[in-house]
Amino acid sequence: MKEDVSLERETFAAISSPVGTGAIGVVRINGPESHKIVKKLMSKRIDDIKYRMVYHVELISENQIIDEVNLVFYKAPNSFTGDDMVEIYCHGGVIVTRKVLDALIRNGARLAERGEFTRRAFLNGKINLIEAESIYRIIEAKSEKALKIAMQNLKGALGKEIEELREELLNILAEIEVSIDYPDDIEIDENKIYMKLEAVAIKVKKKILEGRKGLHLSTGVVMAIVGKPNTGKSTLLNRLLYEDRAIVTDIPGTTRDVIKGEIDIRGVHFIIADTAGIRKTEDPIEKIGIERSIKEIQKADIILFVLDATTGFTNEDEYIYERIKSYNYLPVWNKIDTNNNIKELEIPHIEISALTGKGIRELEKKIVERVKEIIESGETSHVITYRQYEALQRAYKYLDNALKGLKIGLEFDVISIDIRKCLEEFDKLIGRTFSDDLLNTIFSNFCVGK
Ligand SMILES: Nc1nc2c(c(=O)[nH]1)N(C=O)[C@@H](CNc1ccc(C(=O)N[C@@H](CCC(=O)O)C(=O)O)cc1)CN2
Ligand SMILES: Nc1nc2c(ncn2[C@@H]2O[C@H](COP(=O)(O)OP(=O)(O)OP(=O)(O)O)[C@@H](O)[C@H]2O)c(=O)[nH]1
Ligand SMILES: [K+]
Ligand SMILES: [Mg+2]
Repeated sequence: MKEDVSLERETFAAISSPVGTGAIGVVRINGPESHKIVKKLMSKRIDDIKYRMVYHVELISENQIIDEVNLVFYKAPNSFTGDDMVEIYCHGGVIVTRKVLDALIRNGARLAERGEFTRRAFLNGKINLIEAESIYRIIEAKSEKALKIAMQNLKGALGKEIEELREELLNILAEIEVSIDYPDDIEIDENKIYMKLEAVAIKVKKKILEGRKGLHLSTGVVMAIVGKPNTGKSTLLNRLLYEDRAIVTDIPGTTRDVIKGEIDIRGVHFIIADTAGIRKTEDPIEKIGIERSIKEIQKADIILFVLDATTGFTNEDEYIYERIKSYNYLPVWNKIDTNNNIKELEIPHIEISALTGKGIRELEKKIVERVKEIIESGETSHVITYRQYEALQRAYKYLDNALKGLKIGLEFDVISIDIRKCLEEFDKLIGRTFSDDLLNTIFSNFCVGK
């Protein structure tokens, strides 16, 4: 008998269909023992299994029929994961799928980790890291556009572009190194090197600029609701979400933490953050809340600057205005049902009553117009995760360093250090090099069974 230590088991299984009742459920088992385990449970004995063929059988465990199923055997390396694998299509439903999974576990499999099937596909070289991330984005896609970008990445769009840039850099590096190794024989044209390097830098910069848009499309547009206490920010959040999400009271300083909600407005997906009213305060909790509000301002793609028509534009508003005016903000005068103490700012404002709903449709229209300027301008990027975005930013920083170094006449061996660092970022981006930590972070977002 093999010892029953789950962690040592290489073969893992999971329910791959959503939890809940459904017409058909999918249970997958992956690894060296997967075929043996499933064969043990099959009502028919089939000696020479044909791979990727559908078998219709009953699964039997401890003399009990678990379910009537279809199943498919995959032989390594010809499977999604690249390992031996079996897919079982059983009846949908919480109990049936769990019983099938139970039978697999009792016969030698262990439970899969989150994203472990996709992780195996990556480790077996079936897909690169960008493709793995795109699978997650495909499942999570909240709009047709987001789906389209993720799908292009699954087909290798960003990965190919990065591979090309990598080749260009390797060529430049090779030229430089020959001149370092044979300084007397090789005459190097510094100008030419500069131009080639600059061409790569320009392409990376372009990817970064387009990348923000890709992120908007795939994760949503971040909108922060900001203002002094009691202007009606939380009332507005609840109104925009059609939901009683945040606590509303007439006490200034009610909202302490950032409260988030997601909703589609006219086809654009928004992540809306209601924040603590900003003012000078001695209350330590409120202080932390206000620090968080200021962080949200920096992260936001658009800021709703909520002003109170009953108080007019006060010193407290001026204080906030100074902090947000360099960002993409929209002045929103609230409480116009009671008063009309309104001041014009540099940017046209909008007038609403979060309480009665007056002006909300116009506000939504304005918000979407404003963000469409961002998300519909220029090319669509293939950057779909912050990890990718940040790797590109670091890569650019090294290229920029190298270019600056060339300009001031630094030695080539110094320049080549930056170029190598940039190459490392490219390698990490596509997963040519990776750490367990990185894989854990990426795949922990996945669901079990993916
Ligand atoms: N039933 C089922 N449907 C699914 C998946 C799956 O794993 N199982 N997928 C999971 O994400 C997606 C499709 N992706 C897949 C990717 C590769 C292979 C596969 O078997 N690849 C083999 C054979 C390739 C071929 O002959 O074309 C291979 O790469 O060797 C299957 C599905 C969506 N639909
Ligand atoms: N008349 C009127 N009252 C409003 C309107 N919007 C909000 N209020 C009232 O203003 C008070 C404060 O509303 P909140 O939504 O809690 O304001 P807030 O900006 O989130 O406040 P803090 O979280 O404390 O900063 C509550 O009594 C609301 O009912 C409005 O459009 N008209
Ligand atoms: K309040
Ligand atoms: Mg509030």
